[in-house]
Amino acid sequence: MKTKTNLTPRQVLTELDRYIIGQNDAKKSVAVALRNRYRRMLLAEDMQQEVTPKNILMIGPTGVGKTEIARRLANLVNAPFVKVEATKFTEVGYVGRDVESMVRDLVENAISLVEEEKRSDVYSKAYEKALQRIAKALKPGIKKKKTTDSNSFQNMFQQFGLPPLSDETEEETEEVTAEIATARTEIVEQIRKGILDNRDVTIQVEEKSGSPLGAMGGNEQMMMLQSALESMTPKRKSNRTMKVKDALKICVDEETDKMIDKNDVSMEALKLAEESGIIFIDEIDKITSKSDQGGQVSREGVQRDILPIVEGSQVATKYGNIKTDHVLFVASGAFHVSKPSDLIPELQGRFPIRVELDDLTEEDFVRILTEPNNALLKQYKALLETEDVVITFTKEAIDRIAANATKMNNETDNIGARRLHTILEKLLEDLLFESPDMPGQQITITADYVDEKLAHIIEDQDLRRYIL
Ligand SMILES: Nc1ncnc2c1ncn2[C@@H]1O[C@H](COP(=O)(O)OP(=O)(O)OP(=O)(O)O)[C@@H](O)[C@H]1O
Repeated sequence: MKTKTNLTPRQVLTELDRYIIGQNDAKKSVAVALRNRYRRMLLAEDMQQEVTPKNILMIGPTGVGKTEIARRLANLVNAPFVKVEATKFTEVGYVGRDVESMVRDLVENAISLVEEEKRSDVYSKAYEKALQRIAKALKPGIKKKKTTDSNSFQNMFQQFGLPPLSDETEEETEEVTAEIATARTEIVEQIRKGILDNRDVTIQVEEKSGSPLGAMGGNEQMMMLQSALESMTPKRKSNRTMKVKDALKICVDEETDKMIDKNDVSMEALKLAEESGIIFIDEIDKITSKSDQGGQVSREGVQRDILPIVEGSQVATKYGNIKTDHVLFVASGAFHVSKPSDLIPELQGRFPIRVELDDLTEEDFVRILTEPNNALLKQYKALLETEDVVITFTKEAIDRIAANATKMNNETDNIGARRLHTILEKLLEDLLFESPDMPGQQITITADYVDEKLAHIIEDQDLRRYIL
């Protein structure tokens, strides 16, 4: 897996600027933290132990970009990323070791990243094989049946009184004449061009089934056993008839699966999570003893459970063990009621980099609406263009949206940039509904349009609380 952990802080900052408006200190901190992890990994082993990881504590109100910064950082360097709410571990029913689930989730994310990359590496080969399979199904050779002995798995399952894995005990051989081979080559080209997309074809597909012992759940050892059994169990196959275009998708998936070694994926993913993983722990301020309301799992207890993971420990996952020594932790919270110093001292020590994020201003909202690569207005514009409706926003309209967002945040709850999402959804609600019936139209969203759609809601104290 190609990661880009060696990016310089300046390069990281430039990239983050493309998505996040303002919050320069926070962006700089994560850029430096990333570089520090890289630097630490280059040190001799004994020195590495001395240098503690420089994790970050982000302090700032909701919706100002804390998660977005960490998530974008992870994306930028192809790093596995998970976000957890610290308060989740205070819920009734949680026990200490459950905090390790954040590390297991990180590994799952790493598995997806590695699998995705490996899949795209073998895609064209798998596609060619899939084409051949379907061509073969559409133009079969001359079939000869030969009965084979049950394989050793069948015997083993029968011995344990388990149902057979497959009803098929017959194997087919086929003779392919030159004429059939030529016809298949032609069919392959027709499938490739999509000419046969809607033709029916019957193919043998693998049935999606779990472990033959069913879901066992439970601890890590059981999970490992279960996944080992799953990988050893031959897949059941059955004949299914479907459209060629659907069969192609299924065959490409199956052929890709065959070309990917699951053990390689696991090993690579564990390494990736260990060396590049980022865990974002939100609402850390809510697990200080100041915010303890009793009755639930002790908040300080949760901090003590999280501590060894942040300090560096070994966590068992179904893919194998992972060490958390180099995982980058970013904790975040509003700290309205409590202060970082209310966290247990050991945990405070593990988050030495403190950075405050600013409240977003009206000007920031204008920029968030228009500037980032995936800016909200660009998203809505693109969505409507799929219906052949083109919308443009005048500068005054954008200013009006930002002003309304600020007003709503000041007068009701301050939910930061999330307010822009609710306002835009309401503003464009009618257009999103009607656009399929108005292809070819060009619509300009003016300040008057914004007022017409929003003013009555904003003026109504009750209505605005629910709608915006
Ligand atoms: N400074 C910003 N620049 C661009 N977009 C932003 C900014 N701040 C917030 N957003 C957008 O607002 C939404 C919420 O932001 P984010 O998830 O980062 O909130 P947060 O600060 O982590 O809050 P919470 O602690 O409640 O999770 C996201 O869609 C994000 O893209």
